[in-house]
Order: sequence, then structure tokens, then C-alpha cells
Amino acid sequence: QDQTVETQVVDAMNQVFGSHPGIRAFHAKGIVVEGSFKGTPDAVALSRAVLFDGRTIPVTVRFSDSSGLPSIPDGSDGANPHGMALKFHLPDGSETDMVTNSLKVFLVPTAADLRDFFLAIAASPPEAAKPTKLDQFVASHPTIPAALATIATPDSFAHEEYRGLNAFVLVNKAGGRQAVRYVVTPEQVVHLNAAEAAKQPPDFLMTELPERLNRGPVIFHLKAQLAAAGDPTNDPARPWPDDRRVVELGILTLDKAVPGSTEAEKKLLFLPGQLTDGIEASDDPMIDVRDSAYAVSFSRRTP
Ligand code: HEM
Repeated sequence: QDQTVETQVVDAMNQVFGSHPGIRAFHAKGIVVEGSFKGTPDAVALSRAVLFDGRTIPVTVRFSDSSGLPSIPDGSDGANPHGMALKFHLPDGSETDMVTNSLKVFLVPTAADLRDFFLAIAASPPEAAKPTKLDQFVASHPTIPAALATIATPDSFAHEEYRGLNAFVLVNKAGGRQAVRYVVTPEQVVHLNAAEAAKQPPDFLMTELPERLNRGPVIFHLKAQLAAAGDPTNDPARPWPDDRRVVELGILTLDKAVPGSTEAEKKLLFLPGQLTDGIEASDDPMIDVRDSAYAVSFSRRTP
């Protein structure tokens, strides 16, 4: 095979979900909202990024269901994990992004493993003989059931916690470097049980958020879990110990649904590796592959 892993992984997603013109290969169904971000003094101590310096930074956010199916029911298992992609509009006109989801730990260590996971799903239709390719793949990759055990359907996009999973490095004015994982924490987490989730109308998350924003803003806290020496920064499937220090980097206030979200989301491309001075990628090679795969998907969905 002479194709790059980023093309292979998008091809594998298209095999599982089909390709739908104008639609993302994954996290196909979503909704775009707007608001602002304000950094904390604790964030300034960790990073010299303009993002954190305390001024008010406009932000565009897309919440999404997992899956490459544009009409996946929001309450179905396949819609988990839900996504939250953030695009910060910096004063100099540049952008920096964070692309997070509701898993507490990622499914697999590498992009090649993710490709093979989708290929195993594609090779395991309902009529496939047991154990299926997927059964075998999951049995030999224990990080997958461990990750899937961390997710549930929220009653609102506003009531879920989202994580960056891949590690990034914050660099401060003195050149001090700290590896972190982002956590975007809501005011409260509210999860439905499986029976309640299955009973929800198919678009309940997409319709609820604009209604909620009409009543008032939605607040999230952007936090960073700080790595200690020896914590793995190149494997998003390995959690860091729960007692690692967590620092509040800033407050996110979402206050506006975007009219014409379906058109707006087509033009948006969120890239986990679109960074700004003071924020760097870690040694996790998945970040670069994600950037390339999102660009492949963007070029396929853009006429
Ligand atoms: C090797 C690992 C991964 C690959 C290859 C991959 C691939 C993709 C692709 C192709 C898309 C569609 C992009 C577009 O058309 O704009 C996408 C979207 C997305 N992915 Fe990933 N992904 C990976 C890991 C992750 C991780 C670790 C997270 C969360 C921490 C994540 C969260 C999301 C979200 C939230 C979206 C929707 C972005 C939006 O709203 O535009 N992905 N992914």
C-alpha cells in the first residue's frame, strides 16, 4: 500500500459509513454556536499564548455526534462519543483550535490502530460469522472496551465534559515547558441511562442547544491536566493518574446559536494541530496524522 495512513483512515471511515457529499467523514452531524473565552492568571503562568492573556477572545464551537452518518439519532450508542471542536479567533486575525470529545481516554494508541479498528468494523456486517473481525480486534485491543466504558449520552451538549486526549505542551514567557491534556468541564454533567437515551427524539441534542442559548449563556471551564515526569505524552489511550494537578485555563461563555449552522459547518475546518506561539504539539505522532486526515476529509467534502 502506497497510500498515507491519513488517507487510509478516511477511506476506512467511508467504508463503514458511506461517503455523503458535503459531509464530514466522521462527526458528520453537528451544530455550530458562538461565544467568547477569557484566560486566567494561572494560564499566563503556564503559557505565553495571547489566547490566555486575559482579554476576551471570540470563539466558534461545533458540537457533534460521533459517526459518519449524517442522520444518526443523537441518543444512539453510535453517536457516542460526542465532540466539541473550538476555534479561537486571535487578535492578529489568526486562529487556534482545540478538538475534543467525551471519551476519558482514547480507544487506541495510534492512527494505524484506528484505521484497523474501522476496517474491522467494515469487515463485520450483522451477518458475519462469529467471532467477527471486530470481536477479534476488540479482544486483542483492551484499550477499546476500557475507553468505551467511559462514555454515555448526555441530556444536553451543555451537560457533558470533553477532553483533548492528545497531549500538548504549554510554553511560558521564561521558556518553561509543561505537557498538558485539555479538559472542557461544564457546570454540571448529566448523563441519561441507555433506556432514556434510546427514547429521545432523533435530533434532541441539536434542537436543545439553541433553545437553551435563547434562555441564557452556557458556561464551560477550560482546564489543563498537568503531566508529571514520566507520564506518557505520546499515547492518548493511556490515562494519567487522577491525582495530577488540574489548572483552570479560562472560562468559555457560549451565548449564540449560529443561524444556518448547516451551511456554516461546511466552511469550518478544525485542526488539533492549528496552534499559536505558547502552545506546541507534544511528541504524540497522532496529532500530525489527525491534521492530515481532517484535511483529507475537508477536501472530499468541499466541492
Ligand atoms: C488518529 C486519530 C484520529 C483520526 C484519524 C480522526 C479523524 C477524523 C476525521 C477525518 C474527521 C472529520 C474532519 C472534517 O471533515 O473536518 C474527524 C472529526 C472529528 N474528530 Fe477526529 N480523528 C482522530 C482522533 C480524534 C480524537 C483523539 C478526538 C478527540 C479528542 C477527535 C475528535 C473529533 C471531533 C470533535 C471531530 C469533529 C470536528 C468538527 O466538528 O469539525 N478525533 N476526525
